[in-house]
Amino acid sequence: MSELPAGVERRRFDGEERLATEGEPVYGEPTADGWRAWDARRSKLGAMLETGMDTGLAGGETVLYLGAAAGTTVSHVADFAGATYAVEFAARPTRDLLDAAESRPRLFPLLKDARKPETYAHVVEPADVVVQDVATRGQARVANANARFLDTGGLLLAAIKARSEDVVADPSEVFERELDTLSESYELVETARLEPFHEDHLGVVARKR
Ligand SMILES: C[S@@+](CC[C@H](N)C(=O)[O-])C[C@H]1O[C@@H](n2cnc3c(N)ncnc32)[C@H](O)[C@@H]1O
Repeated sequence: MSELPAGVERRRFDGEERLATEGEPVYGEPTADGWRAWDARRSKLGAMLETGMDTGLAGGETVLYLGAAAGTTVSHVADFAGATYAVEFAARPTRDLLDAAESRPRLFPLLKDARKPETYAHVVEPADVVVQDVATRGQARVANANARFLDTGGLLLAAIKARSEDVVADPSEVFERELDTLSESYELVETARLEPFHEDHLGVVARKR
C-alpha cells in the first residue's frame, strides 16, 4: 500500500477503519476527535488513495482543483494541502463550496470555467499539483490547458469518466483516447480503474512534461 500524504490518516469511525482528514465536516460524514471520514464512494481522489495508487502527494502542496462542485473532495484536500484553488463553473454547488471554505483559510473557491484558464491565471499562483474531476466532454483537453500552472515534473491527479466522453463506447477505448491526448502535456505515471468505488472511471497520475 502506498504512503498516505501527511494529514491523511486511517482512523476508526463506528468500529470501521477509514481514510480521514482533520477539519470541520462538510457532507454529513462521520467525525471523531476532530477528524472526518473521507468517503471514497463520494470522492475520486479518495478512491485513488483507497485503492492504493501512488498519488505522489506528501501534504502541504499548492493545489489547483478543477471541478470542485460543492466541495466534498476539495475540502479534504484543503485539510492537508497548502493553498488550494477550487475551480467550479456552476453557481449552485459553488454556494456550498463557499460554506466549506468558511472554516478553511487555505481554500479559495473560484466561480470559473476550467476550459478557460486565462480567466483565473491572474489569481492562481503556480501549483505543485492539479487535481481534476470535471466529468465533462474533453477531460484531457481541460488537463492540458491547465498544465500551464505546473512546472516540469508537476503532478496531475485526474479522474476520467468514460461516459462523459461517449455514452456508448467501450470505456477502455475512451480511456485510451483520453490518455493519448493527455500525453501531449504529461508523462503518465500510473493509471487504475476506480471500481468498486466509481464505475467506468480511470484514475490517472501523471507529471508535466
Ligand atoms: C463529478 S463533479 C465533481 C465532484 C467533486 N470533484 C467532488 O469530488 O467533490 C464534476 C463537477 O465539475 C464541474 N465542471 C464540469 N465542467 C467544468 C468546467 N469546464 N469548469 C468548471 N467546472 C466544471 C461540474 O459543474 C461538476 O460540479
